[in-house]
Amino acid sequence: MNRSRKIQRHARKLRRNGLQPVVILDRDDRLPDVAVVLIVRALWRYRSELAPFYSGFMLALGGTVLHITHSKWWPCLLSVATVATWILALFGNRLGLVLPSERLYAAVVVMSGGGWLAAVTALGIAFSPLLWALVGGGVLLAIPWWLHRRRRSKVRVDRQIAAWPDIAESVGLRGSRVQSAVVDVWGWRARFALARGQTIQDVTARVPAIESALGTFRGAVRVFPTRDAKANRFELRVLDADPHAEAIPWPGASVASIVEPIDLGPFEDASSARVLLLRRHALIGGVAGSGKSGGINVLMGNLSACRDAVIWAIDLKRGMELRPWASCIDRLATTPDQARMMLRDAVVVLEGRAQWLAAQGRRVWDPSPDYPALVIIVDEYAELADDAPEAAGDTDSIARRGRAVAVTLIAATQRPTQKAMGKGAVRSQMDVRICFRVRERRDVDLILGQGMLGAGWHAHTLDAPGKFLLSAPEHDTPQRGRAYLLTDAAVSAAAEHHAALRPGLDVVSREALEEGRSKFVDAAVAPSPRRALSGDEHAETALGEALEGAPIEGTSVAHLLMLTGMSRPTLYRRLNDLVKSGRAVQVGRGRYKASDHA
Ligand SMILES: Nc1ncnc2c1ncn2[C@@H]1O[C@H](COP(=O)(O)OP(=O)(O)OP(=O)(O)O)[C@@H](O)[C@H]1O
Repeated sequence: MNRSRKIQRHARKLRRNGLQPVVILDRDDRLPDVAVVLIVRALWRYRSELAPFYSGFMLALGGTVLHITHSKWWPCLLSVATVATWILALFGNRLGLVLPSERLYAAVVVMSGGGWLAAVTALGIAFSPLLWALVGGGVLLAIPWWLHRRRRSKVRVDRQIAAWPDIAESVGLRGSRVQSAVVDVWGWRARFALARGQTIQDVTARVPAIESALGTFRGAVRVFPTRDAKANRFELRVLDADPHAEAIPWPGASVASIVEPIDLGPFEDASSARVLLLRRHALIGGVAGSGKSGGINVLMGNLSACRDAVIWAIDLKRGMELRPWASCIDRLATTPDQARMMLRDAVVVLEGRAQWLAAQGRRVWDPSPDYPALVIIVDEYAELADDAPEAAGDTDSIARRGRAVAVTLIAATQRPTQKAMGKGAVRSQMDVRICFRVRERRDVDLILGQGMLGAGWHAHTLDAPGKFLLSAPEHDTPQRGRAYLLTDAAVSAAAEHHAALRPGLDVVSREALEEGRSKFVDAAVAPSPRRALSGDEHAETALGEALEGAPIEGTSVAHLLMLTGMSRPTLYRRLNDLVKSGRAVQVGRGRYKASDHA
């Protein structure tokens, strides 16, 4: 009983190593002969390397048998070999022979093997020099096989995967198993099934142990959920070499319109990290020197190529980062005052657009060269919050209400703490998060959102400037990307090239700004009713005054909102009441003034 259990255990171990157990029992039913097991094990383990010898042996055996039994078959064998050669040469890519050299090699091997088999079938193996031809030709043809990089990688992967049960046991993932594996340009990836109760978080926590067990370099293993999002599956990616080891030059703009997703740089699997910015706000975070400004350059290179996006930018580092793009930027603020005014104007634009849309019976602003989106880029957002804290209300408004009217806010900062982001909801409104390297693990959650560190978004392990993690509605797995690098020369060339494409603000936004400015001048002469207001009564008075002072074509709802500080529903309700009671009239869509007898 004890002995049979031992044998079973031994057989299990062999299977775990990808071997079929060969059990040789002597008359006394003793344990398997170790030498034979070792030889069989080696012949199986090195089957890929030994494949040329196995093939040569099979050819010799087959040829000898055929010569004795069917020596007249040789023309048939030759025809089959010729047809097979042509099929491999012409359609080999469908069989996984991707490179022409691989197809050529397969065709030569099949033709040589088939030709030799036909000759031996007709003449017999003793006919000179057939045996020498097999040995010489076999060795010659075996050399490319032994040297083939993809074959060697595949063998290595097969061995690692065969050893997975042992690895799983030693890293604490006992019961997990490999479902499929592929070798790719950078290494290999495999899909795994987890044992009952294990989660992807368990795997993520064991990444260093897996790296050690697989014998890879540190940082070579990545863990992702599978595409079907099953909780008991995961994908393991093992890199032989870091695909992001070198800086990747910017290939030029990937978009011509803001409605297209912008390519920030390649992920590790060589797919593009494309992200849409229309009707979204973006937060870019990372320590000093992690590549935030480089990331902004990639965005600028693309946004400046969009004929349907106007760019406003705030760079309180005296324009150091963004000034090279000045020819493509519609408005650049480099002082706190300019930034304050710009953000206030952005809110005016936003409200003007909202009102215009309402008047048109439309819900969203569809960008076009005549009616472009407005993108506001703020480099070092923390400085804005420090130097122009009064602008917080405006950034908040833009973040909350900018989407429908295509006003986008892109903020870059080292650590987006509540203090750095100003009070309000700006951070929580950021739909796209680009996280470069952070120093402290907890900063991952700060930039990417609560719980992201635990979910495997390890931005603290990014090890070179420009490497980033991208979180967006269409990017929900922690894939590492590397932003393209724009040299100074590339920035100048792109800025010069794109300057001619830049659209101006649309007529709706321009009118809203003009109107807003005249109100602002009025408000500067008389004390601002909005600032003086505190309660409902004051808001009511401000509304009355605003309607009284309205021009013939009426005052827009956007400005009434600004002047009264009322919420939109309250303002509409009050305007309705005033119109019904004859104290105000609606002059046009969304425009009101006091009635003449009021
Ligand atoms: N995508 C990239 N690929 C390769 N190198 C990069 C990349 N982005 C940035 N770098 C290198 O890293 C350096 C610092 O980058 P960058 O100025 O963008 O960092 P930062 O996060 O904006 O820093 P700071 O907060 O101090 O402005 C650059 O001078 C550049 O050499």
